[in-house]
Amino acid sequence: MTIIKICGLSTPDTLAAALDSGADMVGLVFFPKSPRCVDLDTARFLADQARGRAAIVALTVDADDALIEDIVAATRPDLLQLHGHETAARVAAIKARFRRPVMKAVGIASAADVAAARDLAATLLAQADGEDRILLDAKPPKDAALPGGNGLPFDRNLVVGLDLALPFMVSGGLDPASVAEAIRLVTPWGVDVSSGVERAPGVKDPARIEAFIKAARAACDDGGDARGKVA
Ligand SMILES: O=C(O)c1ccccc1NCC(=O)[C@H](O)[C@H](O)COP(=O)(O)O
Repeated sequence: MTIIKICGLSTPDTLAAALDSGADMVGLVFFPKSPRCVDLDTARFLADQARGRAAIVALTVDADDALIEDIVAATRPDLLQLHGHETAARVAAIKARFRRPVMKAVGIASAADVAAARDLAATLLAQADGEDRILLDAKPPKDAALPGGNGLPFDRNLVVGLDLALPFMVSGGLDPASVAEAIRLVTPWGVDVSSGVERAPGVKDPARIEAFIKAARAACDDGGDARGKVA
């Protein structure tokens, strides 16, 4: 089964759409410049709504320990998504302090970036027991306000047949029309979407969330996730 993550949820009704449609993971964004950013009270409420139905993912960008501490206390996340320039050492420090698995985002635009993802996966595997994840995303355009969530794809051919030491998700510009092809081509452990299920930046669309999850599940049923990675 391919794991499906809907990222950047910020309201109870759109979160309900993701949960009712069968999302495996739901992402809360804690980056002030993002139109999807949630404050701690909203995040606590949404996390309570999601708990037990989907894994809760807290997304930060080069956050300091104080902010992560507040986020962890409010949401008790299952996974910390690190979407900035966190080094392997910083990732290790976050894991040691907060005792949660992480998913580290890696921007992909070249074979060298894929090699960097491979190295990072091996390093994370050596540090822990294989609980961590890698997220392969598009690199943001120069001068972009956001390091992710820009709705831009990367060349999936760079990662066809990729085998990392850790399970990885593919993201970047996915939508209900493109997710099946990405699953068939790359057979990732999971797929992640934000912009592609929105009607405007930061405004999730319940119908598009449902369509995305249906399309991804249909691709799995067609054998698109033939690698059968662990959930
Ligand atoms: O979504 C944001 O606003 C955001 C802000 C800062 C860092 C990352 C952010 N989003 C990451 C994601 O939503 C996904 O993990 C991924 O980048 C896919 O985004 P999209 O291309 O919009 O589907």
